[in-house]
Amino acid sequence: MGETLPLSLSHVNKSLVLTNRLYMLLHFTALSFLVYYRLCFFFQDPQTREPPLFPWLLVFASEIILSFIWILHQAFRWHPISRTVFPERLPQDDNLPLLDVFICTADPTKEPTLDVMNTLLSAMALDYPPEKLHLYVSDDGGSPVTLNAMKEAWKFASWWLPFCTRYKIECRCPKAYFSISENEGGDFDGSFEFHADKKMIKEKYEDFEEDIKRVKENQDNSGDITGKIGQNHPPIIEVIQENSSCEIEQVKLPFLVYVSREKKPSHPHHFKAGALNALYRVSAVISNAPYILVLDCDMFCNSPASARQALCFHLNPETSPSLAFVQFPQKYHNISKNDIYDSQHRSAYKVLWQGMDGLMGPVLSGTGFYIKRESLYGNYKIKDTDLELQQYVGTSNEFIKSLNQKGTADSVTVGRTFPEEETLLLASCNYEIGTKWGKEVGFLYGTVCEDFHTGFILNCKGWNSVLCDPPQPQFLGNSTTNLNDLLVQGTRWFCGLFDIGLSRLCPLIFGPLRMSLLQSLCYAELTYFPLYCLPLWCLAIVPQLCLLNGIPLYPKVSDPFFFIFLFIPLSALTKHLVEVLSTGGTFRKWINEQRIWMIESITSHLYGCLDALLKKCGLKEASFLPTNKVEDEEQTRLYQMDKYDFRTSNMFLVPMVAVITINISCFIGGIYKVLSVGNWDQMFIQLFLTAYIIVVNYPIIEGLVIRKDVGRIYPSLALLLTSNILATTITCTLYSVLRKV
Ligand SMILES: O=c1ccn([C@@H]2O[C@H](COP(=O)(O)OP(=O)(O)O[C@H]3O[C@H](CO)[C@@H](O)[C@H](O)[C@H]3O)[C@@H](O)[C@H]2O)c(=O)[nH]1
Ligand SMILES: [Mn+2]
Repeated sequence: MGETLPLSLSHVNKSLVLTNRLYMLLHFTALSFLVYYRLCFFFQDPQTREPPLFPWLLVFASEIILSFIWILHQAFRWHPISRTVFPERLPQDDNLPLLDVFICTADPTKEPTLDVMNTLLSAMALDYPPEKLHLYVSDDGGSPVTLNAMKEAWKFASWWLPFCTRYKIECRCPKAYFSISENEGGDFDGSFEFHADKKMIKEKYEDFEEDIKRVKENQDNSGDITGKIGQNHPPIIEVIQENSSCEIEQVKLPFLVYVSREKKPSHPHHFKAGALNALYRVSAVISNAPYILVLDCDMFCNSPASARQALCFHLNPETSPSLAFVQFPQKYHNISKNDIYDSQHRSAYKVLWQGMDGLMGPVLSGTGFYIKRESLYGNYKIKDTDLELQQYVGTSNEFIKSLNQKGTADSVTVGRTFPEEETLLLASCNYEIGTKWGKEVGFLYGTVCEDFHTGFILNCKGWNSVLCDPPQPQFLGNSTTNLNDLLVQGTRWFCGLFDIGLSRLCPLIFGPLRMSLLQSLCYAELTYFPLYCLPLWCLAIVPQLCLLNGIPLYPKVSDPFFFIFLFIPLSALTKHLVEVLSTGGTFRKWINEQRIWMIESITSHLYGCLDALLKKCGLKEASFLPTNKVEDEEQTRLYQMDKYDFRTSNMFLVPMVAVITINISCFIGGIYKVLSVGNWDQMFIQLFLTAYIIVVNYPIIEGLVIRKDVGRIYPSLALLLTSNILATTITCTLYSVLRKV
């Protein structure tokens, strides 16, 4: 009977859909009035109309860009859905497909080896038949530390995995398990045996920690060369099969492979996409599982259930044929209550992806997704000749064979005869030359947002995706919780996204011909999001300088259009507030999101756009600096206390300080001017806007003049001088232009 019941269901929240659409209608009407009001200006007599043309054009252009992004954004709100899965209705274990797991790591100094191993162990302990599970670790750092640590992890796994299954442990990442409260024993809490076993396993884990430290020290003593060889070494592939199970009988462990693809300084390695493609090929000749789970090394499995949950979609005959991947939202274990940096990317994972799920499915988000191997084959056709195929996917006959051999348990090299030669070929630099890897096959190259790019093209080819967001977070990551990492990461993402927006793949042109219009609008919103830098820079300077100058840019309080200019920001802010509160946020979280949006727009959005433009002109090469995952106690303490850690480069601080200085000076000067002229009703909106920016960004002022701790904005001469020069230059240039034009 179970077979006739569906494996998954989707639900539409009708009241949410209704309120969203009502809001769209009202807000859109108000925007139309705004445009009408601004346009009327051009039909007035140039001699008598009051504000000069230039500042009027600037704010109008900003409003147009904001409205454009707002319109794109509404696609996410059109038809949000949620889903439920019923893993208990899946076929028996014997009939489950093979599953491969890919874990990427790149730099043993920035990505602590112990944490990478924890990710690995949590994935080895997935609730899935171990003989059907194959794990591949890609080490872009080419570090013996990672390889040796994996051998230690393998030994520890032979203790950890049986412990987890025997006591039905929920959290199978040992580090997280041993750091949570003592009483996690579920049904076995009162059992003496459980506590004795737990104590024993804890000791084993501590030994394991020590072993990893030792591995690292040995490497350091032998003269650390990882930094140098990381970018120049032959392919290294090793199957981890330590024979330690003599202590415990009959422990079935999943198959574990270490892969460090070949690196040559002269050869582009395409960052994470390149690493994933190497794993994709190597795994094809070993296990060739039809489904692949991809994990970043900073995101562990918080529950063993995700594999079966994902299969509820992949094995559902209704959704399966066109389903490319099941994406789990990125969630993080290190988020504070008010989350001052919006490190959890709340909007994306709690609102936007649900919205896309009701269309064609969420964006591929880099980690925590189960992808169908076949969806990455590109346009390969069974009837293609071998020669055609070689030009397409490269010369490996084994790989070509794998294309037609959908991995089944039998097709796996049961005796584990490991095709070493072939895998080394597949992980070599030259393998991809002259083929379609990264262009049509596998994860796509060309941007540092390989995830977004690959997911977008999959959607364009007619593949769907789904979002699986069960109440219990299935994956927990480590998010950036300091300003520097956030802005550096943001610059990378916004460069990658805007880069796609500028390319021939522009979702507004390339999308609608190949997928639904609404889905294209969602992708377009994400690629053009960095454009916020233009209106935000403009609205943080022009109305303020006009205030100082006595130039009104908005309707008087007594003008009926005043209501429109009041309604638009209020409606947008209220909608944002409601979304924050309904997704578990606080009022302070809402203000924090407003602030971080402003800070990012002034800095990382701008730099991201500039990087993308420079890349377009061939003046700059893309780079993917992995984020720092080493925990810094001081930094974590500041974040938990809701205090910004302003220890970042002047490149980010200067614009922030300059803009806030301009706002404060204009506010003081503006008040003085308004009091002397008495035109407060004409200047009300400008005064209000300036005050709003100052109030929301008070933490910057606090960091500059009040705070004395390490995280304050250190008032170095260079910072003060540069930000003052910047503020003065902007003021003087605009001040003279504003009056004249
Ligand atoms: O040359 C590289 C660079 C990075 N990585 C790995 O890629 C992953 C993501 O890197 P991370 O430094 O954690 O970047 P984030 O900004 O946190 O990553 C987000 O953004 C990336 C795209 O910019 C996506 O690939 C990620 O999945 C997504 O979590 C990590 O496991 C790295 O080890 C490589 O394997 N090779
Ligand atoms: Mn990361």
